[in-house]
Amino acid sequence: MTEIAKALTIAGTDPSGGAGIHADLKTFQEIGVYGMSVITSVVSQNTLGVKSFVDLELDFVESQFDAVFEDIHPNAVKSGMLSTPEVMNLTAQKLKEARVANYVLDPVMIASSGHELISEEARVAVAKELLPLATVVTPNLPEAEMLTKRTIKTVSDMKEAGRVLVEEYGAKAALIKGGHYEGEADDYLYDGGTFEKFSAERFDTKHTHGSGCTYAAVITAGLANGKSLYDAVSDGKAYITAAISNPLNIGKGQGPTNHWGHRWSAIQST
Ligand SMILES: Nc1ncnc2c1ncn2[C@@H]1O[C@H](COP(=O)(O)OP(=O)(O)O)[C@@H](O)[C@H]1O
Ligand SMILES: Cc1ncc(COP(=O)(O)O)c(N)n1
Repeated sequence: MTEIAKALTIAGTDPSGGAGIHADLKTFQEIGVYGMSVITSVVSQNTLGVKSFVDLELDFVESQFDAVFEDIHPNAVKSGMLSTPEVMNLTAQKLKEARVANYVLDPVMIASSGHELISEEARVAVAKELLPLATVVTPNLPEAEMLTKRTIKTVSDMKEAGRVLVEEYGAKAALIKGGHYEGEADDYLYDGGTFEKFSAERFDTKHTHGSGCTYAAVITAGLANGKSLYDAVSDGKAYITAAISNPLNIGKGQGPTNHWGHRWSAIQST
């Protein structure tokens, strides 16, 4: 029998296939990790934005956790959209009970399109219940601002946000993403010791729907495969940069990430 690393994503859906659970499972599959999911919210959205969403009943979310954990132990877990404080508390409880070793917390609060996905009360629950469990937390700039209650205007503010998330909120590491910054698309990883910069050219494109989900999913898959956090983030940055630089012609708004971007040069005909 073949052994394979297993990764679980806890997130909301995207019927247009670019973000949330769909992005995560596509990424796990592309990397060769066995993907599983716990769905928290069913979201009506596409590349043009979020229309509405329905949070699944807590008991039903719990039942999904139990269905996974009583049967299969994931090597790494990622969470994305957890829209209620109750779901956050439940997630924290289940991660602790299952003794999950690698947990990537993507604190999804606002979609790239600017639509709010979670409430202020839920924000507090992320900080109290989930950050202390995180191997790495991966906020974009608006999320880092909301979580730390600080304004981020400079690289030094980005680094300070990373430091606060680790030293004051208890995450093991923080990756502050610079997609919403200016200039190069630079992200900063702080692990309590040093800052590492992951740099990429900024492409002039609107095709970034699901980029945060995909990036965190590559990191999760890397950790599931036993990579170091640094190597998993490096792989994630390479994957997402290639995905953004080779956009797919799909959708009328912010197009989805291109999961074949990283091997585009190998598969394109001429
Ligand atoms: N236009 C762009 N060109 C190159 N990289 C980008 C661009 N926009 C975002 N990125 C990168 O994509 C990743 C996701 O970043 P970000 O947009 O900040 O997160 P989110 O999707 O959660 O809002 C980061 O590595 C960021 O640097
Ligand atoms: C269910 C769900 N989860 C997350 C996002 C954020 O997507 P992005 O990666 O573009 O920030 C989204 N639009 N929908």
